Amino acid sequence: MFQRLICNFELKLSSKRANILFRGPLKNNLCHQCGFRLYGQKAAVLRNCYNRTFPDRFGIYNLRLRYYTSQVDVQKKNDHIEKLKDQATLATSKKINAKLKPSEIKRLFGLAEPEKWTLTAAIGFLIVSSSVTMAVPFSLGKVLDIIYSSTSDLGAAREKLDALCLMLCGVFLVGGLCNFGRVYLMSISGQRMTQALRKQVYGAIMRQEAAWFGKTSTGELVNRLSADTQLVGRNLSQNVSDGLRSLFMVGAGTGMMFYMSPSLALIGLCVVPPVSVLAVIYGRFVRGITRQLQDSLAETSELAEEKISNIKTVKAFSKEQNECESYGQRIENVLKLAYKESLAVGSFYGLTGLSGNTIIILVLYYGGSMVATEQLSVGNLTSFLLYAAYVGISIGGLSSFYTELNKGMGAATRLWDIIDREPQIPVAGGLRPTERPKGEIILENIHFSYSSAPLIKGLDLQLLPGKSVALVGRSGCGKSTIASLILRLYDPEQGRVLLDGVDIKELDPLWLRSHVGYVSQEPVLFSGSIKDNILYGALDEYEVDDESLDKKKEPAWLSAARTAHLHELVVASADGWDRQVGARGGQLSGGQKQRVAIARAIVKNPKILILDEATSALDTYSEYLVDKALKEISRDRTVLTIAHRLSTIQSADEVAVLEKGVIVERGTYAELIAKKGGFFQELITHQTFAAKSRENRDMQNT
Ligand SMILES: Nc1ncnc2c1ncn2[C@@H]1O[C@H](COP(=O)(O)OP(=O)(O)OP(=O)(O)O)[C@@H](O)[C@H]1O
Repeated sequence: MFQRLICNFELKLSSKRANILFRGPLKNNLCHQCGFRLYGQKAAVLRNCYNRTFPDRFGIYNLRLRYYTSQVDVQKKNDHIEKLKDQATLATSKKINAKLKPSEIKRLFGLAEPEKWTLTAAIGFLIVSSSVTMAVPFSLGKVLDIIYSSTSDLGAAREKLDALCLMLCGVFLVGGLCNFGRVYLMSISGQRMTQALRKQVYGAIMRQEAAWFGKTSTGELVNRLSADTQLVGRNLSQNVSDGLRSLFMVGAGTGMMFYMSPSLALIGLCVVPPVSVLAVIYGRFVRGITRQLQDSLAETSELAEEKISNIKTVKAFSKEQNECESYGQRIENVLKLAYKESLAVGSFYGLTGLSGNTIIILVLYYGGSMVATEQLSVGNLTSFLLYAAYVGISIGGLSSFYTELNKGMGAATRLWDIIDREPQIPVAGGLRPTERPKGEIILENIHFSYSSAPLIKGLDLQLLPGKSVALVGRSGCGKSTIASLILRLYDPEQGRVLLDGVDIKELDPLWLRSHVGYVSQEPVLFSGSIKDNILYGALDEYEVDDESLDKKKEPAWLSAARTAHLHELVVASADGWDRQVGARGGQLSGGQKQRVAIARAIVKNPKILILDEATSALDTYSEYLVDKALKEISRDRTVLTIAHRLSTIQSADEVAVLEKGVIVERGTYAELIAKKGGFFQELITHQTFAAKSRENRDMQNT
């Protein structure tokens, strides 16, 4: 069984064509993209380049090689790619496992800057509440000492006890209130930081150019937006609060231990250094595993999001069970990582708990001997024990703070990846001519590709103001891509797109797009009403138009809706223009969606109109009406119509045929149809043949 394999190589040329066979070895036979090394394929490579001409005698050329090979080779290549992926993951986790960088920590805490006053107040409350907690062991020791030392004078002891307990009640009440203040303030500032971060990340996502979305999964982005932001927000509030509390308690507890008995303190704290080392190792591990877990979760979310939003297709193919299984498999991966994390967390907490108890045992043992030799009072030993316990617990708290900090850093670096990314096509900025454009579009020697295979190869096309050009060609030849280039959703690799003689790269994309109306092949509506969806295409001033002071004047959105024949859609609905279209316009038919999309495109009165299969989902009558309307609104505009059904473009001023990345024919419909053996005629012949076969089939069926 042979399969086609594609690899990219560098060819080191030491002479022209004829000598390749002898003097032109591959510089290396590693594929640029996947790094797979091919053995014994030299002949295939050479055959592949034999008919190519190379501009230079000597040089290194990139060569894309397609050849048929055995299943084994394909499997080898796939295995190799998998291995590379694993290596990449390893490299990433290694990177993650590296030490926390001070600059990163600084940046993480910089996010808390807007909340500094709330956090300062919360820290104030924290100091008071923690001091109150730390007063407990001392007070308890005092109570015990009063009891033990005053056996002869019970009345005086009682008095002292009453006074002490009364004072403690007051202190604890203050402590409780401060604790409330600390938790409340930390919690609200955490929520606010999460929201601010979400806004920032969402803004950064929206800023990116269209090509980036092709490479990034939606599930991952949604995950970053929801889970990662929450993790970071919680880290900067709750975790910092708990960490500071632990730190305070460790500091104060240790101080009190030394105050009461320095020698006993040294014995008790000997477990601290090994626990700290363990905490650091554990923290790094957790940071890596958290990132892997989040990535894995993102993949799962991506799958679920895609399938749930296309549930009708899943059901139509009865794939519910398969989808459940494939989701189950992904979840299994998440579970495996979660097991690893749980094992690490369990071991760590077990060990820190054990070390806490070790402190207690050590203190009990040596402290007990000191009490026996009257070096320490019972009250002081009790206080000491409690301080030791507090310190033990707080060290656990500190390590958990460190763990959470690592998780937060993992999440934050994922967010910074997005926030710091500079889009290749800016959202705004550039020339904003004050005049409305005339609408002349020139595509000049355009080269473009989505992947390594070139799609547009030196295309030239001119669209004149007030004229309509119909772009036709085989499916997948790049017609919609031309529309995207005019809208500057992508930049050409070579060549220029000019609007009225100015390269659109110099124009403000906001200004450019405000003058281009676009109806895409698959119109996408957003949840909301019909009116909301039409107004989505309006410039701000048209929205104001809705509340027009001149009541006699029809708002722009309403006339756009009228032009797109949307009235019948609202007549039957009690909600009128406020009729909801559902998520992604799911409550409308394909044709209805298309008409809303047409209204949305024309509401801003654009100078250039791009209609990509704009009437493909309409029935013949609606198509007739909408076509008529489109013809009306096309007057005085530059129109680019992309159509499959060639009968629908007869009225275009000019037809351009796209084939293999260039315009191969241009002329009026009549001219091109008369051109014997031309590309357009071939397209027409194919379409007529297909239509006839359909007709015959229909007749046979009836
Ligand atoms: N975002 C993308 N990423 C990668 N490849 C893409 C992308 N969009 C389109 N392509 C590929 O580029 C080629 C041209 O696509 P395009 O949509 O421009 O063709 P088209 O001529 O409009 O096709 P059709 O007439 O079927 O709508 C196709 O092979 C398509 O698979």
